Amino acid sequence: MSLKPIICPSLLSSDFAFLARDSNYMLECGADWLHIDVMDNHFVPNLTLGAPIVKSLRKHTKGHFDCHLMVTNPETMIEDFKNAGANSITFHIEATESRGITQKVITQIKEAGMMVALCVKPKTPIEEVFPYVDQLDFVLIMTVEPGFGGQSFMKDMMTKVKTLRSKYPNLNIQVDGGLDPSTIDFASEAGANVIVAGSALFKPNQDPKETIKLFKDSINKHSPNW
Ligand SMILES: O=C(CO)[C@@H](O)[C@H](O)COP(=O)(O)O
Ligand SMILES: [Fe+2]
Repeated sequence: MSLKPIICPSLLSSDFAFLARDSNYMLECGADWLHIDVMDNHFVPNLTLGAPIVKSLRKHTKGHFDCHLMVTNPETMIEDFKNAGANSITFHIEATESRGITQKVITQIKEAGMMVALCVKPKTPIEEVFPYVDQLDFVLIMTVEPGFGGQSFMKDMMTKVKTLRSKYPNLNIQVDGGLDPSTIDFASEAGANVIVAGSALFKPNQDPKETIKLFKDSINKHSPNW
């Protein structure tokens, strides 16, 4: 099976006053999913948006909402995000594993009818997700410390991507943080096919259509060698 590139603009870098306009513009430029960073100012030191704003946005776009929950208690938000129109929910294994509820939250998301993914922060070994991978739609490997856009890509995270890719050739692997035209080849060569990018796509004087194409070309070029 060959995996297709999935490009996910991070709305964290959009103009929050014009979320719908910016979301639809990215879809017109060839984006596949809309990446929505949910931060609770507890799991990460930043506060962004929650289900009510996602619900409002849903009235103005048909895009796939790829919700990245950087929150301490993801289990309390699943129903609200489902009702808001979320399509996939990614939660951090660091938020659930120590409480023994990772499996419960995966099941909760699947039963709500959404795609489900687990995410690992840079210091978390990728092996921690192995027991759950067979039930997941994708795995997110952070390539920055979660909390903010515009940080530098952590190239050493590619070891994790390679490990996961060699064990799971058919898995969608997402990377998030610092992806741009100068770093995409490291990610696609290592085996990532789902790319989150905020600043690289929303920066002024950039052509997001061109950048999205460049990302897809890079993945299509490297995926036959995975
Ligand atoms: O989850 C996060 C940050 O925690 C990301 O989704 C960022 O929003 C990506 O932004 P760039 O690094 O591409 O600017
Ligand atoms: Fe994210």
